[in-house]
Amino acid sequence: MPDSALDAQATRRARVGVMGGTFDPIHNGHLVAASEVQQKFDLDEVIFVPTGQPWMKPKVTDGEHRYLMTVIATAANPRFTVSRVDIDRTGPTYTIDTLRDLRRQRPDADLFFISGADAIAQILEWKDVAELWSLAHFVAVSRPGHDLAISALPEQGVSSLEVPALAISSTDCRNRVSRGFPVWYLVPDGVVQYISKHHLYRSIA
Ligand SMILES: Nc1ncnc2c1ncn2[C@@H]1O[C@H](COP(=O)(O)OP(=O)(O)OP(=O)(O)O)[C@@H](O)[C@H]1O
Ligand SMILES: O=C(O)c1ccc[n+]([C@@H]2O[C@H](COP(=O)([O-])O)[C@@H](O)[C@H]2O)c1
Repeated sequence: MPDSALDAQATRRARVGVMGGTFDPIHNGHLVAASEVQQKFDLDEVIFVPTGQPWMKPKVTDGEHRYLMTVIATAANPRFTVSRVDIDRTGPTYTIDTLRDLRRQRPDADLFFISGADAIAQILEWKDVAELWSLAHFVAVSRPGHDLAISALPEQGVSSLEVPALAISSTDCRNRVSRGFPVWYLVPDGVVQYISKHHLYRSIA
């Protein structure tokens, strides 16, 4: 390799994706979205960050279960990792805190926060939204049933990306389990087995 190419490699800042979610449970829609953004934005790593207490969702499964399902689902991909920053912080989970914590841990990285069309539509209601744009670049991915509208958001701070359409939601997965329907191929195999082993979602609607 020529010296100039080696220099460029040495000075390139790490590019790190952040995929925040409740992951109750993690499903293949999350994984495909993260994989597409990783490839299109040339990310070195995508950190999955299960929420602690998501303030916009009334009742969620214990964080340790959601964390472990996320670890199982991402284990095979060498570029995917999982962070406990939100699970371990007390109080409601805000992305401003997630990004501040990750910035402290990765001061030399550029962060790309990955968000589905439904989540990005609500972003103006998020805590300290004005400061969010300075901590990460936001990537809004398409999601069946949701308009990917980013026109009201700062042009520099947000990109949009069409990803293969997977009409899967965690709500639908939970409902299927509670009614005795399979979730094979909607979630990774290990997550199907984890749900069964720990009797998750048996009685919730
Ligand atoms: N099928 C999908 N395609 C693209 N993005 C998705 C998909 N499902 C979820 N996302 C995005 O992944 C992130 C985390 O989603 P979350 O964990 O809330 O899953 P969910 O399926 O929306 O859950 P629930 O049905 O419980 O609301 C959000 O930004 C969401 O928009
Ligand atoms: O910061 C906020 O106020 C805020 C409000 C709602 C959602 N979020 C984040 O958006 C991501 C997706 O959230 P959810 O609830 O759709 O799983 C997750 O990382 C949340 O912490 C963040």
